[in-house]
Amino acid sequence: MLKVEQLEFFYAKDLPILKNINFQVNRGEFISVLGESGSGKSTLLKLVYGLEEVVSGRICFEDKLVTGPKFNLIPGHPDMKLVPQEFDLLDFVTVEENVGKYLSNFDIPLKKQTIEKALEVVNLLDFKAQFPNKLSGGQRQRVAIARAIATSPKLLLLDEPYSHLDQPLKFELRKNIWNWAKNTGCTVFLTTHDAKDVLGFSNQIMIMKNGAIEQYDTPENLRNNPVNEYVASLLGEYVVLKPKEMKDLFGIEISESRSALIYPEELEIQSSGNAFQILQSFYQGRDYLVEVMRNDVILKFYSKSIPESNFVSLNLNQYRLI
Ligand SMILES: Nc1ncnc2c1ncn2[C@@H]1O[C@H](COP(=O)(O)OP(=O)(O)OP(=O)(O)O)[C@@H](O)[C@H]1O
Repeated sequence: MLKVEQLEFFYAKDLPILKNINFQVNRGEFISVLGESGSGKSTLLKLVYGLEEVVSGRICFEDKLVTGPKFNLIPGHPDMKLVPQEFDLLDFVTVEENVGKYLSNFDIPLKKQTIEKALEVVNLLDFKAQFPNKLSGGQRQRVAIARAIATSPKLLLLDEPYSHLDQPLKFELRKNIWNWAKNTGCTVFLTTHDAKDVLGFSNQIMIMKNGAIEQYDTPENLRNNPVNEYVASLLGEYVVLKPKEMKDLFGIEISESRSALIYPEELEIQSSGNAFQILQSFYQGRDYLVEVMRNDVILKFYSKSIPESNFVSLNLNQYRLI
């Protein structure tokens, strides 16, 4: 449905912003773009929507070239909707009217029903008669998402859609948008900084750094086989051990040119053996994240309770080389 080939982009000639971007999105897929601030996520979304002019390469949507503002009177592709980080709501008409802004008045009952369904997805049905200037930042963000959803776009582009939301709302909205996309078959392309937004709620994850794609894969493949430490660092807790550290701590030999990446769940307490000193424990809800040290190397593992002694022995069940 969406094909991006050899895409290059800059705002100022000597400062490349996107470099050799190649990827493809299938119809109905939910894609999350994760990357550090300034890596080019929002710029990529704007180019896909047609808000910026491609410098070189091409973007095709449903086998047709996406053209930029030079070629279109109304900015943005008609079959897509982009919810940017700054949402331009009309403050002196109601939430309901805002959400219905792009809907036809031909069938008013259908329009009302569409608006209500969209407000239900973002959990704002009770606010339909409110004016946006009386709403919080998070509520305004949800109105903007509902307005985009209501138009049933073929491709929905969301730029950090959960940035203004508290944790419970964020969790609910993530689930609702995921289910809405599954039920309607809408393709979704969203940007975020938060690993929790992506692992359970994406078909594919795109990791970006310095304007390039570091890795593009399913959540499982990405976490099991990150191509480098940067990718792993965006997805949660981990440690990296050098060959000598692997040998000293676990007696495992690995190639001198590689390192071992270990997630906390891959270490478990065993009754005897190597002794790691416990440094700190962090309560996580379901368990504790425990930091331990030996030979100046810090490791992390999960434990149901804080270990009682000052030292523990650990078994390494799994690791991958990076
Ligand atoms: N209109 C603009 N003119 C010039 N440079 C820009 C413009 N918009 C963005 N940039 C630059 O392009 C680079 C990528 O910005 P972009 O907003 O795409 O990154 P991002 O990954 O979405 O960041 P964030 O996560 O902070 O939103 C940054 O270096 C930014 O300073």
